[in-house]
Amino acid sequence: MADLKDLREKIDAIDKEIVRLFEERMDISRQVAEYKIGAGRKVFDKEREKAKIEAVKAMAHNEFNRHGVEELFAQIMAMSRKLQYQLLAKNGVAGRLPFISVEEIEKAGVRVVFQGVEGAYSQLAMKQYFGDGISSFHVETWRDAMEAIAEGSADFAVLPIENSTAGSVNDMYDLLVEFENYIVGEQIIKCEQTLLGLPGADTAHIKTVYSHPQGLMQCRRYLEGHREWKQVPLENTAVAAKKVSEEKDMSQAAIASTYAGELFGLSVLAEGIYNEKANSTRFIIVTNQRIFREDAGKISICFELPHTSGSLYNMLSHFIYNNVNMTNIESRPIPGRAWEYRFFIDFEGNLNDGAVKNALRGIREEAITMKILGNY
Ligand SMILES: C=C(O[C@@H]1C=C(C(=O)O)C=C[C@H]1O)C(=O)O
Repeated sequence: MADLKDLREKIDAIDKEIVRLFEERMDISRQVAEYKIGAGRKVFDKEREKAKIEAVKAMAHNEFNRHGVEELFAQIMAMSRKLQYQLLAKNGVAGRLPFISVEEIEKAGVRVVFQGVEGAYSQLAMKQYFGDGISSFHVETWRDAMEAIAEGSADFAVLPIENSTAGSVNDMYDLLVEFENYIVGEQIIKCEQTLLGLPGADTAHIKTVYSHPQGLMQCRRYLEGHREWKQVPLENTAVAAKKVSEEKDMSQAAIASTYAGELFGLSVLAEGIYNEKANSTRFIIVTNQRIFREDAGKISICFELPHTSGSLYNMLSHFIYNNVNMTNIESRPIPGRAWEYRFFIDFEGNLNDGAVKNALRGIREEAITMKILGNY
C-alpha cells in the first residue's frame, strides 16, 4: 500500500499545478474583459458556457467525474465572470441605473393613499411617516392603492409588507412585480391588538369576533381560550371595529388597535392579547417614480431564475463576492408556471455604491428577469 505521506506529496504537486492553471486562466479572462469593454459586449455568454460544460464533461472518464467536472467548471466560470464584472466597474462601464437620488423624500403637502378605512394600522403608519401636513384618502384593496399611485391620483401609498408574527404579506410581493411602482421608505408600527366591544359589553357574552385574518392569527393563542367564539375574517382590522360599532350587537367583538377603538367609540374588553410581545408590522412607502434617498441603506430586488440546479446558489454568490450583506429572502410561485419561483431579496447598500452596482449587473445578466423594487 502507498504511504500517506507520499500520496499527499503527489496531491500537493497536483494542487500547485491547478492553482497555476487557475491563475493563468483568470489572466486570460481579464484579457477577455478588456476585449469586451472595447467591443461593448456583455460579460455572460450562456451558449459558450453551455458548450464548455459539455466539452469538459466529455473529457471525463466516468459518471462521478463527469458530475464533478461539471460543478468545478460552473464555479470556475462564475469566478471568471465576477472578475470581469469588477473590471467593467473599474473602467466606469458599470452602466447607469434608471434611479435618481434625492436628498429627502418630499413629505409636506403630498397626497397619500392607504388601504382600508379610517383607523387602519396603515393610517397610523402614514401619520408616523409623513406627519400631519398631508392630504390622504383610503381605498378598498391593496391593488386599488397601487393603481392610485400608478395613475398619479396619489403621490405615495402606504402598504403592509411584513408582520413580525404572521410573516410576509404575500400579495404585496406580487403587486410590486406587477406595477411600475417603487419603494422609497418604510415605517414599522407596533400592532398592539386589543379586543374591542360596545361600551358595556363583556367577554362572557361575546359570540363572534371580527378582524383581518392576520389579526386573528396574531391572537391565535388568546382565541384558543375562547373556542366557542366564531371567528370572522374581514378585509381590515378597522373595518371590523367599524362593523361592531355600527351593528350595535353586544355579542360582537373586534380585534383591532386602541386607535381604531377610540375612533369608533368602542371599549377595550381585553388588552395584550397578541402572541408575541413585540408584534409589529412593517409598512412600505411606495411611489411611481424611480427615486431613492441619497443616504438610503436597504435595497429590495426580485428575480426569476432558470429552473436548473444551482441557479439560486450562483445568483447569491454575486452578493458574497461583492461583500454585500443580504438581510431577507422570500420566494413566490410565478403565476401560471407550476413549481417555478420568483425570489425577493433585501440587502444592505445604496444604488450609488460600486459594489452594489456590480452585484446588480451580474444578477441582471444571469437571471431571466430582474427588477429593482426600491432603495430606501
Ligand atoms: C471568458 C469569457 O467570459 C465568460 C466566462 C467564461 C469562462 O470563464 O469560460 C465563458 C463565457 C462567459 O460567460 C468568454 O466570454 O469567453
